[in-house]
Amino acid sequence: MASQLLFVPHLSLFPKTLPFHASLFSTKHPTTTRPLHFSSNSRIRYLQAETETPTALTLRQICHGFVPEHILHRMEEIGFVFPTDIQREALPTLFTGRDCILHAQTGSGKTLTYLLLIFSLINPQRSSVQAVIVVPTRELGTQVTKVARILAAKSTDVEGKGCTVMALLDGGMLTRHKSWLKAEPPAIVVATVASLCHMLEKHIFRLDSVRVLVVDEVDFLFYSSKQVGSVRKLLTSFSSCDKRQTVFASASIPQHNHFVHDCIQQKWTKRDVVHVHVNAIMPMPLCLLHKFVVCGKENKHQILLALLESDAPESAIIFVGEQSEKSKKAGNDPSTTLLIEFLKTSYNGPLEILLLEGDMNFNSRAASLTEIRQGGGFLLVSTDIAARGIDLIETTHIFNFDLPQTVTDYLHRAGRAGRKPFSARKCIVTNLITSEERFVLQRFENELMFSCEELML
Ligand SMILES: Nc1ncnc2c1ncn2[C@@H]1O[C@H](COP(=O)(O)OP(=O)(O)OP(=O)(O)O)[C@@H](O)[C@H]1O
Repeated sequence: MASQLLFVPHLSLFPKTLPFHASLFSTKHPTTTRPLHFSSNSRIRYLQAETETPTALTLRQICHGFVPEHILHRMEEIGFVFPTDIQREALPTLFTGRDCILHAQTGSGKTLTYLLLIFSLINPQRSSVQAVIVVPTRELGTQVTKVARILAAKSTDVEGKGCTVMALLDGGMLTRHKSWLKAEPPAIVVATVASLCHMLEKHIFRLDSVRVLVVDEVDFLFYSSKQVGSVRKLLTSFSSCDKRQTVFASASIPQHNHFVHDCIQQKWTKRDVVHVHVNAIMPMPLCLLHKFVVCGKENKHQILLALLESDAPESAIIFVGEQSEKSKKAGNDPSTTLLIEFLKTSYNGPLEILLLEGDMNFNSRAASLTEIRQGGGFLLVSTDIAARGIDLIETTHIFNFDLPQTVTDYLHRAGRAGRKPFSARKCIVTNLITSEERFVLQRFENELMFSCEELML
């Protein structure tokens, strides 16, 4: 498949009077029907060197004429003024109606990118579901719903019906949602796969009215979840809808050329789908520093404690491997429980110790994240359930108490720290490994192009 690399020239080469959405960042290619791969590695410059005055396009300028004023106003109130790389590169293309694969580092602002597209398309006066966002976990769904609702919140001086957002998530109250969907359909639905498919199968709502379908963490849903069959079915149903736009997002899309090819073959996207690939050469955010400590299984807990004392994180996530079926059958306690018990008795620092794992019931999972979001520093012990999409901006440290299974898992776990797009602050990822695991970590370093420093305690 042909792949095209777009060179984005220096801003000062172009007249400042150019209408913003028709500027050089516009990725309109009306004559091509081939997929495009736009790839960049921070080559675009924000400032015009010639005059030393800032000429960066603001988010408002990029979205002008597409996104309603009250949304832009809210966006600025929240503090989103300048675009991140993915927002600057993808939004002009998305506003042309083309399907897109948003492929950019963790914490790079993909959520706001697709939400701005959605707000540009929906009509709150229309009583139908017009946008669907599919997410892999309840936690990520709750987070995306919250951002969408914050942006959609209208001040009293804005006339007309507001835009409603429904979270249709596993563990939710589906009966209540059924009545709501029928009586007063929300404009935007954020859903986990099973809940969404249930509603579609029961004909509670239909895809016909949906203008845009977003699949977040698409590679996880395709390659690591049990729901791939349902996702494929959903995409195939959506492919027969008129005026549809499909967006996929993730920080990792393994074999992306193959994925794009599949999307076209299966008609999940239109033929001219655009693969917007930001930081293609450097998938790992540069604000992350990586370290490792070699330790034995018997002193791992103590080493972690020593690291917590010496590093004094503001907030941290400690990732622990899932318990194996064999260990469950043998009646052993999971590593998460053992670690939580150890920390509760040995850690004397100021951070609150919390647990998040898939085996917990939905209420306890929600309670853990609510406590975190209420402020104060936290030490979150978690399995990979917290590795995808979760945006806890206070996190300064990640500890891989157990190494992740795959390089992709490493990327996403590490990316739970360093989530302030324009901050110069460095965050730290520390791996506690046995000497035999050193080669696995080395492989992650090679594939993700980062280097890990050894810590001697
Ligand atoms: N333009 C912006 N200016 C400032 N902050 C932003 C901007 N866009 C997004 N953010 C913030 O950046 C953080 C990361 O954004 P987001 O959660 O969308 O990342 P992501 O690309 O989806 O990451 P992941 O791949 O890990 O899910 C969020 O806290 C968000 O509020």
